[in-house]
Amino acid sequence: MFKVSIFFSEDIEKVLIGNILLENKIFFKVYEKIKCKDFFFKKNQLIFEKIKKLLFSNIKVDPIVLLENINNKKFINIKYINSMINMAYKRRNIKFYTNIIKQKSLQRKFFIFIEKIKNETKKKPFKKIVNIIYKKLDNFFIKEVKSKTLKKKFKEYFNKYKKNYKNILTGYTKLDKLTMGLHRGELVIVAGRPSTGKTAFVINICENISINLINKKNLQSVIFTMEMSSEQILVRLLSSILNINSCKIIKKNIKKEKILKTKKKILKSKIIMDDSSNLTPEKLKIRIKNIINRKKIDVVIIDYLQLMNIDEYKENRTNEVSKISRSLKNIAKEFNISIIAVSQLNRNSEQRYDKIPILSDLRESGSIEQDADLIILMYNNNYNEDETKFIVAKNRNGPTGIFKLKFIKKITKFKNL
Ligand SMILES: Nc1ncnc2c1ncn2[C@@H]1O[C@H](COP(=O)(O)OP(=O)(O)OP(=O)(O)O)[C@@H](O)[C@H]1O
Repeated sequence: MFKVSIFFSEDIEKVLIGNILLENKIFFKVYEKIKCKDFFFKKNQLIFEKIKKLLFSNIKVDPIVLLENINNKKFINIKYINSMINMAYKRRNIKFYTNIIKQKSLQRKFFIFIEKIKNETKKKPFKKIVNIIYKKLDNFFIKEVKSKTLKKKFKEYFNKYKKNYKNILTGYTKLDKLTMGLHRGELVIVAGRPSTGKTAFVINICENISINLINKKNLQSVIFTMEMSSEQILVRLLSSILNINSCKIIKKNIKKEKILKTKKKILKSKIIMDDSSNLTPEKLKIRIKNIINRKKIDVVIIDYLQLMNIDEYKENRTNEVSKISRSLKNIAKEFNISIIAVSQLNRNSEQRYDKIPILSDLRESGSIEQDADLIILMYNNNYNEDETKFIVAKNRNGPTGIFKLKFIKKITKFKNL
């Protein structure tokens, strides 16, 4: 049996390298997953690195070729190399060995990381400690980028088809027709001037996908609401479900039996609300990760982007917003979720004769235009107060266009026309 300690296993490192020496093509299978620094023992790190250099120069590696290319033969001698071959003989559980080496490497890194944090935060106030941990944890979890062969990507794509893996319908038919629904891995921006109903629109989408079974089953959504409290969001949802003016609910002007009518729907709903302020991309990522550890997330809503910030950011606000929108896109890709972020527009559209918003009106926009996959600009129709126009101004994977929805203000609900 192999000897395995918490932080390393000399036997498993040796048996893996031994296998590579017996059959060079194993190296290319494991190289995607482990690098020379993942080995604990210096000798094994040096040997793995040497094998890599030789194989990348198209030189077949066996024990003799390896030894020839080792500079310090006192440190690594033929006896050591042969011991690897002897251990490897007839053992082929490569995936298992690779996983163990990677796991041990991550555990070592994590303990070093904890030690560093202990030293760095000794004399810092608690708030600073929390910020340092958020930042460092984010760096720690950065995934190694893996390149994929077309063959592998095709298999993944085909599996999605088999599982009937669908895009997420919002319930707004004209929008769904233009965009084919929300897509996982994508960032959607919903922008408009104040009080155009941006919050209402994203909450309505959330209600459709997580309460109203628009996609035949309720999908999981998470609302990060920095502008309104969770209670205010709940009131809007109740008002929409019951078709009762939200003011009446706030004033407690309706019978409690009416509220109880929503109980069944609410119990079956799949919405998580988070109304903490001072959200940074790092905090957002950790919060999403915490939820993903428990359940699959389909859509994340952020209300609104300009209320997010980056800790201790001293540069100008445009660069800060750019960094935030870039992070949101990365988070959507990394967790394979759809992110809808509400955004404010600057006053420019109001100075124009027709008041119709355009992409450059995105306030402090920075790189929002580049980072977003879909940008929806909202504005109120001056001639008909009950109608709101939506301009799909950017659609990375489909056509742009305009559609209208009916806005029933007292219940803050948009309806298909
Ligand atoms: N109970 C109600 N009766 C009538 N109108 C209402 C009621 N509740 C909200 N509204 C109106 O609905 C509109 C939509 O508000 P919402 O908060 O969704 O817009 P917003 O674009 O997100 O605003 P902001 O830019 O302030 O975040 C506002 O004009 C508001 O006055």
